[in-house]
Amino acid sequence: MSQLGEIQQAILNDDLGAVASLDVPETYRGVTVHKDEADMFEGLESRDKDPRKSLHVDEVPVPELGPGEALVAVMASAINYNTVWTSIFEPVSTFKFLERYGRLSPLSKRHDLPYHVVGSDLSGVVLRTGPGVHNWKPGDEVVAHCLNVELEGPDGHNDTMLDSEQRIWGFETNFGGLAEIALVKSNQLMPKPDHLTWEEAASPGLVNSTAYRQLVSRNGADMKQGDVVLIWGASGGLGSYATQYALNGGAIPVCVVSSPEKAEICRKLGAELIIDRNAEGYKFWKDENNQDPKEWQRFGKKIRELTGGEDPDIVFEHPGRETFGASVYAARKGGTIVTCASTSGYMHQYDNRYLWMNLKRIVGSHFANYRESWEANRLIAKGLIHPTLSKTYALEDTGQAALDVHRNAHQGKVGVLALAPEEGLGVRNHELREKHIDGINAFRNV
Ligand SMILES: C/C=C/C(=O)SCCNC(=O)CCNC(=O)[C@H](O)C(C)(C)COP(=O)(O)OP(=O)(O)OC[C@H]1O[C@@H](n2cnc3c(N)ncnc32)[C@H](O)[C@@H]1OP(=O)(O)O
Ligand SMILES: NC(=O)C1=CN([C@@H]2O[C@H](COP(=O)(O)OP(=O)(O)OC[C@H]3O[C@@H](n4cnc5c(N)ncnc54)[C@H](OP(=O)(O)O)[C@@H]3O)[C@@H](O)[C@H]2O)C=CC1
Repeated sequence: MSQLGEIQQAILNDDLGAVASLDVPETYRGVTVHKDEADMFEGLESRDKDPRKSLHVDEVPVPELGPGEALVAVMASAINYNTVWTSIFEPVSTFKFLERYGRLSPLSKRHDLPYHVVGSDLSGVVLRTGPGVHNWKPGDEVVAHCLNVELEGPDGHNDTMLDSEQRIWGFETNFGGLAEIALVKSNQLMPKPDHLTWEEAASPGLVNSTAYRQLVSRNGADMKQGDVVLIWGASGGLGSYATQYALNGGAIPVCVVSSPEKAEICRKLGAELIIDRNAEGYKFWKDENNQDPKEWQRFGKKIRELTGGEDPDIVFEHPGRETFGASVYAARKGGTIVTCASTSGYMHQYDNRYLWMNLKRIVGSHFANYRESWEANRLIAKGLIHPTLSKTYALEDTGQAALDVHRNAHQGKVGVLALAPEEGLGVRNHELREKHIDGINAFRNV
């Protein structure tokens, strides 16, 4: 049996104590993009760039373990939109990030390679820890959040997201989670929620932490009971957690989706106010350069119809160019538009009169610090927020999984199995699972 096979068997046999004494292999399989293919889609429209062509599964060397780091045997991972961006080499090739990181220190130089192992989520088992790691040991069952910081300067010491060397693991660093082995900083590790399978546990991480900071944290919109929260893409990756946070926190979500099936998912989560943007046929842009304020108003009227005349205290933004003008218009006087992305285009246009005259605020939010990620993971572990996994692919089919997300053909989160040979493994706390089984399965088979 191969060395990785022995590690896999020990984990599957619950013989976690053996992991420390098993040899770490010299190579592993990881999902990569190749530097010499960064121009492969030149001239194509974004929608025609196919991740199945750019994402490969390669046998690559296990990186050397540095101080404060851990090697993790990855049981499962998940697709995030940042892997879609990497796979279509937009808005910039991620090799630029690896080159820049590589210039920082001899240790970071390891990341600057002609291939990029991608992926920003994992569940798995710690294989080895580097010097200076005391909180984690081989055999620990973990998930990893994706904040990679150096913290050598002062900027990040109030909020680690503000570190001058802040990066997203598996996007701006190498050795990501869509692989059999991953390299993380040990301060990315968190306990695996014990009532979840490997693939369920791997799926919330990035989007759950992001939605938590963006909506709940004082660093984001600081949502409170009774707030009306307009959530774009309410059944998607970020939105499926934002909807849960709004409901959990006593707020009133207004969920925007694009199909009756997605509307049904939001209803299942407990949301009552739902807008099907497709059925309503909103056209916020008249042409390439001009928006249509009448359409913003028609959208705002629909929100008022649903809420009994109230405008959103918070708009949870990420579609970007296509929706941002409408989001700024629809927010209530004094309201907050909190944005973490620009999926449909990053050059936004909005009517600033509605912002300043109505004292609204635009807040930028990006991932989450360790504390926020830990709090978001704790809510998962307690069964207060549930994973939103809809479908799982094998590592070899990651390209197809990323294509599903690129085409918006998915629901909630799409999982990827790494060393877990099948779905359904890794549950420790069956009692807690049974209690929440409907919530855990809410996105399955829809
Ligand atoms: C958790 C999951 C998250 C997501 O999914 S997010 C979605 C995916 N992510 C993205 O799409 C973002 C991808 N990233 C980018 O597109 C780029 O990453 C940025 C546009 C964010 C940054 O661009 P760049 O060129 O990498 O860096 P610069 O900070 O603009 O620095 C370039 C040069 O410009 C100088 N500079 C920066 N700010 C100023 C300023 N205010 N005044 C003067 N100069 C400035 C710098 O120092 C540097 O200079 P020097 O090249 O010499 O080092
Ligand atoms: N800065 C950060 O820390 C993070 C940023 N991101 C970014 O956020 C974005 C969304 O990520 P994620 O939620 O995981 O992606 P998903 O694709 O899972 O979900 C996004 C949802 O947005 C909706 N949507 C897509 N395009 C439009 C549009 N043009 N107008 C209105 N709604 C639209 C869709 O829902 P429907 O069709 O039902 O309306 C879709 O389900 C990505 O760009 C990603 O890179 C993600 C995580 C962290």
